[in-house]
Amino acid sequence: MQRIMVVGAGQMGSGIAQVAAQAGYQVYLRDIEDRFVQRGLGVIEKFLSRDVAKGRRTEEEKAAILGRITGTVDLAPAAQCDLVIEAIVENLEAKLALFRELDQICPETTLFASNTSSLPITQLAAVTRRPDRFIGMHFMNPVPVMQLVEVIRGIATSDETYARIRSLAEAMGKTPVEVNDFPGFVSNRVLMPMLNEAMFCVYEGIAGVEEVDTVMKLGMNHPMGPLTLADFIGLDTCLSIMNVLYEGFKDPKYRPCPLLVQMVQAGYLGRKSGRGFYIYDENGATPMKR
Ligand SMILES: CC(=O)CC(=O)SCCNC(=O)CCNC(=O)[C@H](O)C(C)(C)COP(=O)(O)OP(=O)(O)OC[C@H]1O[C@@H](n2cnc3c(N)ncnc32)[C@H](O)[C@@H]1OP(=O)(O)O
Ligand SMILES: NC(=O)C1=CN([C@@H]2O[C@H](COP(=O)(O)OP(=O)(O)OC[C@H]3O[C@@H](n4cnc5c(N)ncnc54)[C@H](O)[C@@H]3O)[C@@H](O)[C@H]2O)C=CC1
Repeated sequence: MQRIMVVGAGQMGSGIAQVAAQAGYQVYLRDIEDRFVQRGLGVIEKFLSRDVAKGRRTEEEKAAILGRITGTVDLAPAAQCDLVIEAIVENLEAKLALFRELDQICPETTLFASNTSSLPITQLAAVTRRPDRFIGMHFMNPVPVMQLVEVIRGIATSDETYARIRSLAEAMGKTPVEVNDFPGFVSNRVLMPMLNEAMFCVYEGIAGVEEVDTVMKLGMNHPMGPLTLADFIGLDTCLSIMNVLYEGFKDPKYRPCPLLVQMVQAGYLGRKSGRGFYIYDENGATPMKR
């Protein structure tokens, strides 16, 4: 494997492009508008500069990594890639449309991976002519820091595809864990109901935002409180995942908290929109009042 296209230059796509380039691969980073591509490249530049400032990398290494990443709004270079990793918004229709288009552009040998947090890998694979060469490659946020890649096998994923993606994750310095394709996989089946429950604590007036976070940080040694983490993940992504769990299992225990639904309707998407359970501005993070 030599060339990888990452589609979606948001918080996950930019991180995936960075770790792929750090591992020596040539990377295309594609988004729908150039300003999103530039934003993604800017984030990579910032974190590599931090590595240089901390003495973990040289300026030359940073330049070489950046030199391996080509930003683009064009999907056509996917035809020259051995693997396409999709990291666009968590929306089934958008992902299906993208994979249909990629399937037309890419030779049959190209592997497809989705970084989806919860959508069925089997269903995404089924709109392509290569369900055996289709897999879930679920990185954790922030990608350059977190050790795990959850590797999700769809019903038709071949052993060879799995072996190649497992090796790639290891080459990127990550630890792959194999799971099967059921709603939320393992990571979000376990994590997201906890975040949703923290939201219910605020919604029902049991405690304030900061208090809920402090309980989990100091009481359970979590690095971030659940509401800080939900803001970090993106509330739109959290809601999409809860809906996939709710609809996938038809079990009311996965109902999304009405406060989460309302906040997403208001455009309060967390850190990326400047407001979620906290307001992010020059004063830092101020908890929302309820
Ligand atoms: C929703 C899904 O489908 C799946 C998911 O991803 S769920 C989310 C999974 N992620 C988590 O649970 C993250 C929980 N939080 C944490 O582990 C930590 O708070 C954290 C690693 C994000 C930050 O750590 P911290 O100690 O609080 O802050 P900070 O000191 O600023 O950062 C620690 C290091 O991470 C680095 N870092 C933070 N954010 C980064 C980013 N976006 N990209 C690259 N590096 C980053 C910092 O540069 C810093 O490194 P150095 O100090 O060595 O330079
Ligand atoms: N945020 C998180 O903590 C995690 C998210 N994920 C998953 O990763 C994916 C991306 O999430 P984020 O990076 O957080 O979202 P984001 O909102 O930061 O970025 C999404 C990007 O995709 C772009 N995009 C939308 N349609 C596109 C298309 N057709 N072609 C190219 N680009 C397109 C958008 O312009 C945007 O830049 C989602 O599937 C999400 O569920 C997975 C693990 C963790």
